[in-house]
Amino acid sequence: MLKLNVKDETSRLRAVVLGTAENNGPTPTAEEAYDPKSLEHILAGTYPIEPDMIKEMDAFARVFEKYDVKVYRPEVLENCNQIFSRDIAFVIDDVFVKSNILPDREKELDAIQYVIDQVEPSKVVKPPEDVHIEGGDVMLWGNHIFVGTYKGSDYPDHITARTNIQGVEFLKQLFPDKIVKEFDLVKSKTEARDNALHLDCCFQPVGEDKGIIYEGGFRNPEDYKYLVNLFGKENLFHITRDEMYNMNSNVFSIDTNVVVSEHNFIRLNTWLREQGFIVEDIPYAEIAKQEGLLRCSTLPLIRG
Ligand SMILES: NC(=O)NCCC[C@H](N)C(=O)O
Repeated sequence: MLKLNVKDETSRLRAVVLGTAENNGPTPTAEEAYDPKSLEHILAGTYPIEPDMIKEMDAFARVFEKYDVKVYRPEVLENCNQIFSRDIAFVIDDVFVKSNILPDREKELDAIQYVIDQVEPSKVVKPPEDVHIEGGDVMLWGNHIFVGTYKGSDYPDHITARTNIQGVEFLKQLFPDKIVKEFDLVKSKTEARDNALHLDCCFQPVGEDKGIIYEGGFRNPEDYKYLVNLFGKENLFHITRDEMYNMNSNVFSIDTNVVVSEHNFIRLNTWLREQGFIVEDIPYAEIAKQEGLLRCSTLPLIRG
């Protein structure tokens, strides 16, 4: 049996699901794209190719090996993009929540059933159908659960809006002792620079009291201020619109002092090192073209 334990974003990682780029399928058509950055690269003829993405994920796997983290990989489905394990499920404390993900991505969950089978069945939860929720929108911090959502009345028109208010309510009911704080995110189907696809595309805690944030990712200035009050402005590394587009907030913590980052994130990596972090920088710029990065590629099972 797998004894799940995830209480935050940064405690020492012991076990994780890491996605796979094997058998990713051909370049999608423009109609098949479900985020604006993939669409941009499909139209420009620069969509990433499988061997390049496999190399990047291998580099990530080697970092986990170095830190002796137990890694589970999804079973490889034919012609299926299985890179972004983060979104298909998430763990809070010892509860495994299966996401109600975009229908285009539903089958990705079947490929980790062998992992779910190792979890005590009473600890596996599937939200009701009207609840939309994806792991990239869910983050743990102290007694908080931070949840990215979209409150616009045009929610159904946005394929990039993945967690609805019912998703926020669902977490409040499931974890009544936690402070569930939702964040209304900016969404665009056509401009990746104005699209915070998930909360982890514009914000993420690092270490014990720090975070990376893009102010423009929040529709409501009060939501941004909430995080500034909680963390203190001096503890937040503010990224620009282009840095958010390049996914700078989507690094991944292996420990409170170890962050896996992209090797082109010069300004961020310098700041992290100045704060005393060990930065494991790896190439991940091809996968970044699909509007996801390192946090998006992982599903932590055990920390601490
Ligand atoms: N947590 C994340 O931000 N995941 C990235 C998912 C990217 C993928 N192209 C998607 O649109 O679902």
